[in-house]
Amino acid sequence: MKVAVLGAGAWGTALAVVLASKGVPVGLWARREALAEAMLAARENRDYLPGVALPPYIQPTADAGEALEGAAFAVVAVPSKALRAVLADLPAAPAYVSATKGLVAEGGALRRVSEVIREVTGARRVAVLSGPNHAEEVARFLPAATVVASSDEGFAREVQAAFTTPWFRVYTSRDLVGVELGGALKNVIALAAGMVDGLRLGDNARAALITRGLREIVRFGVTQGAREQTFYGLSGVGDLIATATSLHSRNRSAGERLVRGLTLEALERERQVVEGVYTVRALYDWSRARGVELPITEAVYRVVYEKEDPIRALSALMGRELKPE
Ligand SMILES: NC(=O)c1ccc[n+]([C@@H]2O[C@H](COP(=O)([O-])OP(=O)(O)OC[C@H]3O[C@@H](n4cnc5c(N)ncnc54)[C@H](O)[C@@H]3O)[C@@H](O)[C@H]2O)c1
Ligand SMILES: O=P(O)(O)OC[C@H](O)CO
Repeated sequence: MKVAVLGAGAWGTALAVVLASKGVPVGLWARREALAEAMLAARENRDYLPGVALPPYIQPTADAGEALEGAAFAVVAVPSKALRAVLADLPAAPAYVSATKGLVAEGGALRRVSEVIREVTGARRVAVLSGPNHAEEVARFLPAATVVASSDEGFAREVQAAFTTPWFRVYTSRDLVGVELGGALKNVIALAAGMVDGLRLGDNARAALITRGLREIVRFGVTQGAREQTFYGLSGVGDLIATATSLHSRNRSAGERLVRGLTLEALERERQVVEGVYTVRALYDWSRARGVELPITEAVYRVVYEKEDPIRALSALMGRELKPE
């Protein structure tokens, strides 16, 4: 069995390493010819995952047709903002696994990544792979667990079997919506946790924020048809903990740097994608249009997009009306 990985950023490359480490041939598609050539020459993705050797079973290429030829399924690991345009340009695969964590805002509607994949490609077999998984650790064979969700149980099991290794434990789930939203929304809470870190507000504050953040994720997720229980698993609270506390997390560290003077414009110019800054805007617009309260999302939005003083935005969270937990 061969697999195509679309997107040669840190996560696409790490997932390719997982598959190739067990002898699965992988076509790793990079948008830029120069990156594909550099990976071929150095057997390393120095731009996005330096220090990790690419096993021989990985075939880097900028030719999507070559990457997809003969693949049983394609793993989508491109940033959510580029998703629609990238997919529209590529040949279709028999099935898709989304590894992208984000939301796509289109004309006032919020779309999940798997919905966009389904719509653009017409594929019927679509799964989401999501969990507490930093590329830097997964690619170095440190133990990790994840979830593959699909409404097609047979496909979820196929993907589970493809990715499972002694150090990468894969669970299945039928709650695709819950698994996908957990991965997207935790980035917003991680931005907020980074702001707490940047302001040196302490461990108590971070723990309170993560916990109330989980509540906010559940509140939104249930309106979208997710099962509440899913958010208490690996793809929910598991990923929230990993992202909101890890030194690897780009979202957490972006929050920290934003309150210390980094501008949004400078952040957006950086090579690595910080999905939370797009997710927070999409969620904020959605919640305002529907009158749904998402207080942490609102605070993060105001700091990132309206340059509100972060102390003021976080104080507003402390000063909300008192109520039972
Ligand atoms: N890095 C991780 O540990 C990790 C883990 C799980 C999920 N994810 C998710 O995977 C997705 C990809 O993240 P990453 O960490 O691999 O990214 P990255 O920041 O390491 O690399 C970004 C990738 O996107 C490509 N890219 C940027 N703009 C593009 C465009 N306009 N069109 C096509 N491609 C474009 C770049 O060439 C590069 O391959 C994100 O949704 C992220 O949330 C990342
Ligand atoms: O580095 P981040 O913040 O994009 O997080 C990476 C993964 O989503 C963690 O599971």
